[in-house]
Amino acid sequence: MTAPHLFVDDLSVSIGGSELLHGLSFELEAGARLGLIGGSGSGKTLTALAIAGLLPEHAEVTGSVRLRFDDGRVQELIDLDDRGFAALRGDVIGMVFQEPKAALNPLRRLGRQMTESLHLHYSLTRAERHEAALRLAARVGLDDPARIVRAYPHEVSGGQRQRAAIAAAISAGPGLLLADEPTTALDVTVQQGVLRLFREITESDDCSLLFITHNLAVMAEVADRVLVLDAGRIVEQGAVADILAAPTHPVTRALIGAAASEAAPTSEHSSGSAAGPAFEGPPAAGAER
Ligand SMILES: Nc1ncnc2c1ncn2[C@@H]1O[C@H](COP(=O)(O)OP(=O)(O)OP(=O)(O)O)[C@@H](O)[C@H]1O
Repeated sequence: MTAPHLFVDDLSVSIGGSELLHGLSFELEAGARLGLIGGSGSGKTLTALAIAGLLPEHAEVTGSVRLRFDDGRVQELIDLDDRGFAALRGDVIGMVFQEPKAALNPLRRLGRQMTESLHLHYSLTRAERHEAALRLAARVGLDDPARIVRAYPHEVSGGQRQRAAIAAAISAGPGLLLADEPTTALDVTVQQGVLRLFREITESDDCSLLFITHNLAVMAEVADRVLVLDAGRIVEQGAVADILAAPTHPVTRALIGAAASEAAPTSEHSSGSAAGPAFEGPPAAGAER
């Protein structure tokens, strides 16, 4: 699958009678990396869930979410039913969440889980599936693929679990990857490696990325463009470098101010932000367990 162009037009979502997303419009060009940033409760996750067709059943959605493929075909996602979305998930849209433990089944070996959607779409033999699991494990930078594919989630580290979850998301070669705070639960050195992996995947696999984070330093490393959300509205959008250099909206300024003060420890004993210095470029990569 090559990367589709995503168009979101006037997307609104209401749950239980309250409108939570208010007419969002934005585009994610084929192969681009868009960061979605905002404070807690600003609507980041709901936006991704709306695109992936994973909102609660009683949610009311209006507006349009379209994918345009490189052959010119356009698919509207808002009218799709569960079966329609199931067909898209895996080979068109892949998803990675904050907590790999929640995404992975504790009772299944990682190799099997990494190849689930590949198998669903291409019906592999047992041997093909094993080969694919080894290839995917190596692809996402997991050392000792032969051990990892046989391991259960609790037998590997948090960073390895997230890499396995990423392998599962990309196994069938989706053109659009949605990642919701995928590094938030990881410690800082592991976080760097996983962010690098996201960049590599989008560069080498012809894949667009929508990356949700509340952390500006993380966003600056992974995204080219950014949308700033506040209370279910887009308050600012543009190239990451421009927004960081000259934020125009008070919410963006507040996010930047908060990141800067988190990144500046007030005493030598302060541990500082989990993300490291906010805008001083990628911190040095550390060894990952
Ligand atoms: N299933 C739901 N039912 C009712 N309200 C919901 C539901 N899911 C989310 N909300 C509300 O919608 C708003 C946006 O939530 P969302 O999870 O998208 O925020 P977020 O920006 O991802 O926040 P966080 O960074 O804390 O994860 C919040 O006010 C939240 O309480």
